[in-house]
Amino acid sequence: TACSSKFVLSQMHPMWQEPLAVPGGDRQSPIDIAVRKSVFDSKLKPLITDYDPKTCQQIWNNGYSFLVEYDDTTDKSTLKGGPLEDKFRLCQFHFHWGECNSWGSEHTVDRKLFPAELHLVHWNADKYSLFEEAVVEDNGLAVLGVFLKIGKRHEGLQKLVDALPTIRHKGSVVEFTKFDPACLLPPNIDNYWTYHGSLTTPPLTESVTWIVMKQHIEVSHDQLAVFRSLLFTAAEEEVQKSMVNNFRETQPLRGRTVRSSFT
Ligand SMILES: COc1ccc(C[C@H]2SC(=S)NC2=O)c(OC)c1
Ligand SMILES: [Zn+2]
Repeated sequence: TACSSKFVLSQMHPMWQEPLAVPGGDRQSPIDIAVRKSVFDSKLKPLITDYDPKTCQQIWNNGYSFLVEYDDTTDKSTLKGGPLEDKFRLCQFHFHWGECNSWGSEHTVDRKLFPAELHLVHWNADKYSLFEEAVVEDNGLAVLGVFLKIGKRHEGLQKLVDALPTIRHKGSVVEFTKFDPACLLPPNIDNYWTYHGSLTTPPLTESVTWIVMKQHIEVSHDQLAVFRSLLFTAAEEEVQKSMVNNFRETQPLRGRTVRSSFT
């Protein structure tokens, strides 16, 4: 099948028709992280995550991915440090994945594709009072990216995997509580790359400080297969379409520098 050979990228069919150019789009995401061109910055601090599982509220299928949403009306689940000057509140996390294990991530590392990528989305609560306000500002969002590889079963992920069959169709929502997103982070979160970019789906707003982990996490083949059992389509639609390949292609760097927190 197309999945057997790693180089059949021409078979890929991105999930939505790309706008040819984004107005003034010179900091679009995702990008390829060329490791040897990244610049070590000794002023980058350790990342500080402080997540409260009690703020976990629901899991739902929005027709692009599935999102786990958190109560971001208080400072209970926050991210600070690293390249960030302010305190950011966790609002949701979601994933991007392929139709097979040969591709699926949004960012690439020296052109290496991973089977999936986790995005933990935070907004700048020191400067703005709502996500909707922050999403249009240069320093409004901070997204933690974590690559997934196929390997041993991820015990913490299983609670989420077990909920997916209940949100198969676009628009379905179920209650989802007491999930600690910290369990999805790799052991060492102090090794990361960071750069200024954008949302990776429309409206593609250039408001994201990206923090991409060097260390990946492992999930089992069967766990990722359940992601692919989700559908892009709503229950009432005639033709059901599998939710796969929900990633954007890498975008031009346009002179940006990717900094690394490690040598
Ligand atoms: C209007 O606000 C939006 C729109 C879309 C997304 C999801 C995109 S952006 C990303 S990172 N990965 C994705 O799939 C948002 O996420 C913060 C926020
Ligand atoms: Zn994303």
